[in-house]
Amino acid sequence: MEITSKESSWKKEEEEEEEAKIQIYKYIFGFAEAAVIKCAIELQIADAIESHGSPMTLSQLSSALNCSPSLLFRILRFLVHRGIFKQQTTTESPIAYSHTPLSRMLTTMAPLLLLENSPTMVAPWHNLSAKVKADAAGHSNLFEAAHGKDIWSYAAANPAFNTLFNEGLGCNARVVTLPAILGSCRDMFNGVGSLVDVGGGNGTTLSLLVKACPWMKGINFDLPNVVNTSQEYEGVQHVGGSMFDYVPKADAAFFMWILHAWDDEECIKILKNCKEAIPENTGKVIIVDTVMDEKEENKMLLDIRLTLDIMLMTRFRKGRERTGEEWANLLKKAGFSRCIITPIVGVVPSIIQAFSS
Ligand SMILES: C[S@@+](CC[C@H](N)C(=O)[O-])C[C@H]1O[C@@H](n2cnc3c(N)ncnc32)[C@H](O)[C@@H]1O
Ligand SMILES: COc1ccc(-c2cc(=O)c3c(O)c(O)c(O)cc3o2)cc1
Repeated sequence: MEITSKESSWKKEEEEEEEAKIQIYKYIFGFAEAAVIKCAIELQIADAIESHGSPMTLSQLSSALNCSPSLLFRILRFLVHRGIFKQQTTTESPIAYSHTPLSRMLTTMAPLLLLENSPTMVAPWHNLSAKVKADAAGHSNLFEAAHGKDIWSYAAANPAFNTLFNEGLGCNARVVTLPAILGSCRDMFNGVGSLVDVGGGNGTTLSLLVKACPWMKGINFDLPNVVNTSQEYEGVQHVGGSMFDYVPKADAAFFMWILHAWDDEECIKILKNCKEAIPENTGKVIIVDTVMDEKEENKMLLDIRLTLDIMLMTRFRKGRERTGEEWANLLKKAGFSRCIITPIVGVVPSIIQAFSS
């Protein structure tokens, strides 16, 4: 029997509807994946396998972690299905659990995962629609609506959150962003005798930069509550203050994950302070941030950039991810005469260098 093109398109629609009846549950239970991963971090499953040094049976794991074998089995079954741990057969047991590259990341990236999945950070996500509606009348701040203060004042008033935040961002810098920057763009630090990291958090980034580029002295500039609780690093001087008031003087200024949290007017104020801090002819500004490009071929990277853009909506009044053209316009308005945008292969941010001459 001949199938007409109309019949085949109905068949396709039917198949898509059947598929949608399954797919919808991915969204209904979307929170579950992060919750089970958080549970694995809190139980320290990955650390136990790491210190054991070889695959572990369920009974070894449940005694090491002091938890229920039957419940742990169900948690591990879920995580093995998602490819986070591996299940294999050993001479000792038909089932033993071992690491995958992702389960190793559970240990190194635990601080950021615990930060982003903390009740404090999750609460504003539940009010996104209110933000989208309210924005017609003016920019609301969902974090402030949930907690009574903007995120920086909240961190200043809550030392435990301040530590969680700075350790979360610090591990992201150490594990993912800094190795990528140093791997592909280390040359941009040649000839830079001093670098001010504006909004540098607890100084993790600068400590790694000055170690990799020992000719450079680092000034880690952040809010007083952040630098006052940060550890000391050789070659790094902590300075407390606000980038809206001034930026400490240096040969070059570095901004990582800062400007996307602010609107153009606020960025221009910060960048003008920065221009005053660096030498007129030789100074440069290095920005590590997202450049939004919907034509990005790596679907996972595009997915993270789009998610960060929504994250900014939940946390800041007018933060947003900018396209290359928007970055170039912003820098021009702030008085910079040229900029170079360099994508870094395989990671979320790009490097944007701005020059006055
Ligand atoms: C998203 S974190 C980025 C931290 C770091 N650059 C990194 O990438 O790991 C933003 C930082 O900006 C800092 N910050 C916020 N307002 C500031 C201000 N007015 N002056 C200086 N730093 C500020 C925060 O304390 C926080 O450490
Ligand atoms: C995959 O690479 C990345 C993951 C997360 C981030 C990131 C950027 C931020 O600016 C940011 C932030 O401002 C924030 O308040 C937060 O809690 C997390 C955060 O993560 C960048 C790249």
